[in-house]
Amino acid sequence: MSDLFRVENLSKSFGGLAVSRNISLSMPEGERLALIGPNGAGKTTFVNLVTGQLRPSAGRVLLNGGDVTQLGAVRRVRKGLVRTFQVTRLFSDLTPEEHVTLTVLQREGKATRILSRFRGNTHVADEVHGILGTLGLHEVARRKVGQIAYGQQRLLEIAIALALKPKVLLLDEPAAGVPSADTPRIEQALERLPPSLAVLMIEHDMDLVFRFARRVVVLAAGEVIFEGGPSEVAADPKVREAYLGNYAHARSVA
Ligand SMILES: Nc1ncnc2c1ncn2[C@@H]1O[C@H](COP(=O)(O)OP(=O)(O)OP(=O)(O)O)[C@@H](O)[C@H]1O
Repeated sequence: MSDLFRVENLSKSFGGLAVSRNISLSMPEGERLALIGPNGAGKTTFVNLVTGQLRPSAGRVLLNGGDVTQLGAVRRVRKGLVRTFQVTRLFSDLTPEEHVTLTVLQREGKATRILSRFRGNTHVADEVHGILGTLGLHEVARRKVGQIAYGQQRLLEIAIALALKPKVLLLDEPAAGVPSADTPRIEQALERLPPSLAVLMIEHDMDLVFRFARRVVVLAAGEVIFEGGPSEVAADPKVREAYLGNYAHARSVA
């Protein structure tokens, strides 16, 4: 059986600077993969290449065995390759319910009609409430985004991504900027993501990474330097040297 998602020898250079070097990885349905590495390792560039925000210098991106490397970002989303961003992109005057409803309507080609006309549409409303429930946003569904906690705004970004019906979801630092007291909420919401969804998460919070991921890929200077299970990665000397040294030390003295 072919992988749901596959990247083959992906490379990207900006002028003389090679930012992604020959990266290959694959994800089956239901994968929980974390992509980690030091600042500037090329993690966000990798997501940009995969989702079509950037064109690679070489290599291929395959979804369900089909080559999507030449497709733009919007067409990749329609095929099920969806991402969130490191920094939230929300409308502070709209509610979570309105954000997710608009996304569902846009996906169905109905976004040009007025939002309120669809409030009574049970099929849209059921889907919206199901998504908001998955992310633990039910209680704030009708509050303006500007008035909800930042952690909830980050979860709303994931809710919007889910409304696009992804097969592969790329999360760019879902816990970035979230107070540590609120990270358990992010973790619990990630645990409730649909089991068949393949999720690739970039994250610097190693506790979250090690609890979420079944597989970890480590990037350094644009290259994959290690791939394995969380405990193997944490024990690898190359990875400790390139990235995890401080984390491993902190854990051993804690
Ligand atoms: N458009 C661009 N033009 C030139 N260099 C770029 C461009 N985008 C990224 N880079 C460089 O590519 C390298 C990788 O950046 P990238 O943002 O992908 O790293 P990252 O691993 O996501 O870092 P962080 O963890 O800090 O978010 C950096 O050296 C960055 O300066």
